[in-house]
Amino acid sequence: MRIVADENIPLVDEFFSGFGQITRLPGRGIKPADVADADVLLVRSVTRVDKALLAGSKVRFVGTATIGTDHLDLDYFAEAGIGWSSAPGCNARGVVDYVLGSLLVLAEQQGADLAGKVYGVVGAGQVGGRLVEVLRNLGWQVLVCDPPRAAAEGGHFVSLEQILAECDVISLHTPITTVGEHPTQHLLDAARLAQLQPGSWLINASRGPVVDNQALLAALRQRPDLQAVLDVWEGEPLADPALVDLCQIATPHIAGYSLDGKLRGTAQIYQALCAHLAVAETVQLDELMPPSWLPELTFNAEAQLPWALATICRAVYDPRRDDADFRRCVRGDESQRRAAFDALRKHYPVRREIDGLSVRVQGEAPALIRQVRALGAQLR
Ligand SMILES: NC(=O)C1=CN([C@@H]2O[C@H](COP(=O)(O)OP(=O)(O)OC[C@H]3O[C@@H](n4cnc5c(N)ncnc54)[C@H](O)[C@@H]3O)[C@@H](O)[C@H]2O)C=CC1
Ligand SMILES: O=C(O)C(=O)[C@H](O)COP(=O)(O)O
Repeated sequence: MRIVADENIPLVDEFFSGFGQITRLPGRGIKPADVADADVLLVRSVTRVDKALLAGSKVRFVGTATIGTDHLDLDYFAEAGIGWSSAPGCNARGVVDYVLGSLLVLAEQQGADLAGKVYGVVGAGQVGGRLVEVLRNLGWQVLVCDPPRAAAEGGHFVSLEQILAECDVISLHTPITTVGEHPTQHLLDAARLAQLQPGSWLINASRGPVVDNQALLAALRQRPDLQAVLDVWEGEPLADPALVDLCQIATPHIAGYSLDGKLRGTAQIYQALCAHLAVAETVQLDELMPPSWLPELTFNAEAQLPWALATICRAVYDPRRDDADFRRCVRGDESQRRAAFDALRKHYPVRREIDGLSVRVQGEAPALIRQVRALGAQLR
């Protein structure tokens, strides 16, 4: 069996060498000739996999080590009888850690009390659902907008209009879609951006085109009270330097880039290929995942809750390093900026998820213990 894999998928040899010969290629450059003799294609989000790439090839299974599937032409796969799998939820916790880290930076910059804000989560699947759980467990007020889930399940969902009217912080976690009953392309367009409350914070770690970037740029120019955190951009790997300048936090699509999430992504497409071929799994992620090296933190019972929250989240992920690296790279001509965006992602420093961090609380401190549990850290 021949396997063509994006060179940025970790542990490809460990998981897939038992199936046959592996060729590793830069994901953005994979061409029809590269996959013509391949049986299996393993990609990340930067490879568009469609008829133009696969027609005439031997590929019978496509795995993407990502949550998002917008780069795959699933209708064509069905038509051509090509099996496929994504990695649902693989890096969801990494995105939640990114949002928490960003909230702390904004709170510090604005002198704001996070506990007093009203949060709006748009899209409550693997990522948004976990974020809602963390925020609610912290005791914070959260409104959730997810029309597909509202239609299927009923329950306590609100409209996007209510989110825009009532929330201080809005975090977007939908897929990017252009068809169907609830398309998300430019879900936040000029009209909706105009409805943001004074002083709102907007976080987008979903896909760039969920927000109309030109409209956001215009809104940020007119309203310095708005604070934007963008991890994803229309036209990636290019990002509009003017928009980057006006964001409080700007990063190159790395919200989900925890080591844990990336390795889980590889494991999930391995498991899917085993199921597709009806063979037993012989490689286990547990044996390959390095133990977490996040520190153990100790608090005494008198620790102030906002300070403890900030200390815990910062020990896991502080977006300011990624923001600073990215800002240095949005200068230069287009080809330099494209290359810099991809280089930051390819050489991304290793980051671990919050459940690898353990916290010791000395003395009676039920509120602090609740907070540690809400964040997902381990309580010792
Ligand atoms: N920045 C990054 O590094 C990462 C970005 N992502 C992006 O985040 C997206 C969400 O990931 P998951 O939560 O795992 O996906 P998911 O499929 O589990 O959840 C998406 C949710 O959005 C809801 N939704 C769909 N259309 C909507 C609309 N018009 N308004 C409100 N809600 C809507 C769906 O009903 C679903 O509950 C992915 O599709 C991917 O594009 C995912 C991982 C990392
Ligand atoms: O999982 C997803 O969906 C993501 O957005 C990934 O974090 C994207 O990572 P790459 O596949 O672009 O490396």
